[in-house]
Amino acid sequence: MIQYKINEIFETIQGEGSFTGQPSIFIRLQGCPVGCSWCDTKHTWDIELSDEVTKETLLAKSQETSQWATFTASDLYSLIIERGYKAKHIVITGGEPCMVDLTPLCSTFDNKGYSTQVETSGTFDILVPEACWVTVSPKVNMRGGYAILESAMKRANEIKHPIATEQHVDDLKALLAEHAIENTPVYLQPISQKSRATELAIETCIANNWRLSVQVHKYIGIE
Ligand SMILES: C[S@@+](CC[C@H](N)C(=O)[O-])C[C@H]1O[C@@H](n2cnc3c(N)ncnc32)[C@H](O)[C@@H]1O
Ligand SMILES: Nc1nc2[nH]cc(C(=O)O)c2c(=O)[nH]1
Ligand code: SF4
Ligand SMILES: [Mg+2]
Repeated sequence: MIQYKINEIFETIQGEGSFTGQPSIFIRLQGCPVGCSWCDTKHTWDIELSDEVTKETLLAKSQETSQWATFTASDLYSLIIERGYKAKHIVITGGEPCMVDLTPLCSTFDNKGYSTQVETSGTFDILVPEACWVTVSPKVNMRGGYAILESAMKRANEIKHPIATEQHVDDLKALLAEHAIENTPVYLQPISQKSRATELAIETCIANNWRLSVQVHKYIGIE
């Protein structure tokens, strides 16, 4: 049975991409080697053995930390029931969740009538059931040296690209052309709510008939 390394579990409103506005249960996995300089979850990058805590300690934490604890898929389902969460949509994020096989995790929730979504950089094989909604946020030239996989670009149900500069837009256009992506919905997400990034995203969305994703949760001050 896979022991997933979990950083946090919380219920909120999905603030990004096609499911924006959907009440969702977020399962955040620990660990990511990709190294995006502007990453808003840097506390999830390292898996330090000294940061492993008990399930109880993890569930009691009230701030962002690099602490993690292991849970099986059925532990996570039991927790969600115990906490009385009402959302029926599960978002698996991180960190980079696709460093591990997410099939048992998604299947556990599929079998209980939940929908599932994974947020991934597309730099690892995406091991999820067919029904899982896959959001690929392709990463180009990040510090960790990982590259986007062809299989990830093809599997994506949506492509959500963080941008702040024209270069980021050019990188995305090159990726879409290289992988012959034509019908997948494309979202531009301004990096860190910067006003120039937001203006650029708006004008680029209009020019290309792409969609805008503005990380709604940050504007309304929720998790
Ligand atoms: C924190 S990542 C975790 C999942 C996975 N590692 C990935 O990159 O898709 C979740 C989403 O937030 C985006 N993101 C991270 N930091 C951001 C920032 N400062 N501004 C806008 N989007 C950001 C990522 O590109 C990704 O779409
Ligand atoms: N509300 C909310 N929506 C989100 N969508 C993607 C998130 C992520 O960190 O992956 C995220 C998050 O952290 N909070
Ligand atoms: S791939 Fe995702 S979690 Fe990893 S550094 Fe980039 S944005 Fe952060
Ligand atoms: Mg986030």
